Amino acid sequence: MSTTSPAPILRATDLVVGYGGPAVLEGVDLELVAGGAPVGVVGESGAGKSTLVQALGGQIRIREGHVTFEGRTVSRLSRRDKKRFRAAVRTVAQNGLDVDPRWTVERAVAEALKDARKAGRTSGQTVADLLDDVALPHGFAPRTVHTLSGGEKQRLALALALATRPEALLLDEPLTAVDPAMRGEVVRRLTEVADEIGTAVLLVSHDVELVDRLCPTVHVMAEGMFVASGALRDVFAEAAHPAVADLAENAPLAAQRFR
Ligand SMILES: Nc1ncnc2c1ncn2[C@@H]1O[C@H](COP(=O)(O)OP(=O)(O)OP(=O)(O)O)[C@@H](O)[C@H]1O
Repeated sequence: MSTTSPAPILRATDLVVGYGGPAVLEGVDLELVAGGAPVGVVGESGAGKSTLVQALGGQIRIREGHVTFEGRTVSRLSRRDKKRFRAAVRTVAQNGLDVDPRWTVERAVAEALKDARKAGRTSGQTVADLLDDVALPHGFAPRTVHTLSGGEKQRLALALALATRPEALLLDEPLTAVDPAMRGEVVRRLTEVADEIGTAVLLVSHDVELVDRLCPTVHVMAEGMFVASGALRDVFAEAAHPAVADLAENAPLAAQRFR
């Protein structure tokens, strides 16, 4: 009997992206599978990680190659399907909270749930459920958004992204302002939720420890390319590219574990 691996929900093929000048992504291939384990991307500043996230999320123009969602090319989706894509593939970036700062947390989450229902993605989730998903105590519900700390805002941004119960979650440094202990707790809950609803997760982070803990497969990016891919243990063991050596230097704990 043959076993077929599940079709990727989101796939980048030979992706080339530039901002007018030389390409900053040069032939990147990536697959995210619904219900699969989270995939990590690490690498030095300027390597092209955020550009990759934006390209996968359909937010920037692709020069060559393509991104497909459920097998269909994202740049060619009809306006209606693009709307469906936006509800199904959610991006959370470092400063990605996009709500009226005068709203309460409760209102922000309730509006996100309303938008999700409008997009035909009724999940039966309540405001309290979404706060639980990101380990935000219910006492935050009446707080005005502009009074939240940076880390609390980042957790709220994640909660809002989860309102549609997305097929894919693209996380670009989502918890930089959250302290390490709480970051672990948020990530634990988030992965439980992603697992439960079969959301494919891409995690871009400079926090190699976090990526290692969460992602069985990690891509190391340098100068717009994946220069090493696999379990972090194998990537560090081979250290075939100078970018991996730099990474090990900056994440000595993770690197030591695998020596
Ligand atoms: N809007 C833009 N216009 C022109 N160049 C850009 C733009 N955004 C990014 N770049 C350039 O593209 C390259 C890749 O940037 P990108 O933000 O994707 O890197 P990164 O790996 O996410 O970096 P960091 O870890 O610092 O966030 C960099 O050289 C950057 O200067």
